[in-house]
Amino acid sequence: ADSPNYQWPSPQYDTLEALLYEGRRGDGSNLASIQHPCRNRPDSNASIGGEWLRFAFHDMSTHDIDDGSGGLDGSLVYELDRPANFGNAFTRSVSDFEVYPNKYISRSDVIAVAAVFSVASCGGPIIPFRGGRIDAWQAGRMGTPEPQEDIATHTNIFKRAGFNAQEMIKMVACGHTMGSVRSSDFPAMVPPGPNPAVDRFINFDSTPEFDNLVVTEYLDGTTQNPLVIDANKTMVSDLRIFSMDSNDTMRSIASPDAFATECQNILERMINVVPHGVSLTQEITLLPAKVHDVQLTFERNKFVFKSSLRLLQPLDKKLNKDRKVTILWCDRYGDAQNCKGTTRTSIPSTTLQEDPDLSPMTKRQGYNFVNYNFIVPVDASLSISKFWFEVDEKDGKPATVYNNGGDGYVMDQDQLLFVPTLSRADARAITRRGGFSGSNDTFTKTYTIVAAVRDGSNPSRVYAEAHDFAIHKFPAPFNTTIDLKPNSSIPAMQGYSFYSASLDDEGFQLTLDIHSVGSDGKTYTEDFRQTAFLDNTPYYPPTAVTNTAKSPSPSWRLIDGWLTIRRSICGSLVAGLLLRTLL
Ligand code: HEM
Repeated sequence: ADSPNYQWPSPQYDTLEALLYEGRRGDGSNLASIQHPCRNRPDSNASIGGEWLRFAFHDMSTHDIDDGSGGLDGSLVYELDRPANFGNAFTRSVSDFEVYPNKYISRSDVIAVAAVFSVASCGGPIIPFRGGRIDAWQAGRMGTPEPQEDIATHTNIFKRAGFNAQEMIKMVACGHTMGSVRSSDFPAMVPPGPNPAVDRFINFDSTPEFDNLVVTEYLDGTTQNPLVIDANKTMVSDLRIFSMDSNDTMRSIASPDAFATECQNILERMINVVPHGVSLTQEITLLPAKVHDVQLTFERNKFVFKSSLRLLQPLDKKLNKDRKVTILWCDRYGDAQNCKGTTRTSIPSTTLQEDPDLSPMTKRQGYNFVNYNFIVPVDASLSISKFWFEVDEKDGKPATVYNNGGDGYVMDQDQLLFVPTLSRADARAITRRGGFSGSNDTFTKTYTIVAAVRDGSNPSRVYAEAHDFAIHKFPAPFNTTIDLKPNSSIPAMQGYSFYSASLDDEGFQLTLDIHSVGSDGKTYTEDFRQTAFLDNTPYYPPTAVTNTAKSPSPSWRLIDGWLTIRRSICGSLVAGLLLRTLL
């Protein structure tokens, strides 16, 4: 029932998988939904997918296959003053992307994901995605193609980046099936309307979708693509490129299937062009069952264990409301440690069927998600060593067990715990940075972070590494290390005492790796803890626990599982809006 080639915990995989298939980062802010379903900008009417796909190409296009420099490395954000990268489309895309990078997802991974979303959302092929790109923090070399350049220059630019002439033809055709040439950037090709503040667009082909019409309309002579038919023959770069081999390549990709297959290949290669020395992850595929948001912590003075199980729901089937999902776990200490004699079980605190349009990647595969969210009370003196899940469809067949390939989901430590609900973020000062469109103001926030340390571990040091890669205009990543000190204003409870520290950050996505160095010399770590909600974390009381000698008792009733869905949707919407307003 678990996934092959994947073992929990794999934080980089998990984080990339969530962005790709849920479209969002940890706090629910959704990147995909800016563009999906194949949207235009509500104000300017520009194709967002067109802008994002072009962004990825321009970032990639300066790669030099010989010296290994450039490629998809996010350097484009520092190159927006260049003529090839000029215009509103690029600045808008940077604003779209800016809050998403973090310790496990680079800015260049976000750019690649955005290109993949655009193509999938507009009906094109599913481009296989790998993560692990490494960001540049300064501008790179010059050399992005512009339409007035001749065919030899274009051929050389693509050759330098590692693509031959045929591949250039395919890549340009696969790009120029979406979006348009716009009057604000090329007024001679696209005459502005009466109000120059309102952009006019001429699409490359007659549909906004990702389809083969860019090829067929070119071949049958009906194309309105300005880069083919413009009266100024200097500007017709698509005509020069498409016709350079007597249209052989264009004819070879004219059918819908050939176009989809060839574009899938060439665009996958395009997003995987990275500086030498960068190695990408394995392909990030959709996990059929995913355990996420696992946290042992204190909430309202109660010691609780939180976790979520995400299952796939085929879009053409109704969710089975008789399904019973159970969490099971073992004590870490005491007579019943490691489930000797007693296994503890409980039921979801909330169940949430997600919006099928969270990400085009999941929708195109025919699924959406159902999340079973668990909050169970734990006796701190017994704690928890491992957990797993059973899913009983109540259809007479045996329940499916999700146990991480047999080992269970093992809690590696309980000596140091992050306590979001006792932590807080206070907006402090406004930073003015000028630059991209939209607001140029960001708030510096003061974070007070609280961790719980288990009695007896007597750490010689408790400290946090704080990271933020999502900073307006990307001046530099924020990385700092700060010591947490015992905080006696928070009374010790249930065998834990509290440590805290404060720090300032002006970015959009502070995450914490908190460590304690125990008296045994071991370092205990809470990795990649999010700070989006902290003391605004929506509160749900823990559910009741059943103790059982063997398998869970069949006699429970699903308490208010379905009623709470609505509450939890409202909760996350409110929280999402709140965050947007705060940012
Ligand atoms: C010699 C190579 C290329 C040249 C000279 C070129 C030129 C252009 C020009 C002049 C525009 C109009 C931009 C505007 O009006 O603001 C454009 C748009 C676009 N290009 Fe290219 N392009 C090339 C290759 C590519 C490639 C390889 C891709 C992607 C695979 C691509 C994707 C796009 C997209 C999606 C748009 C639409 C942007 C939007 O709607 O905002 N281009 N290109």
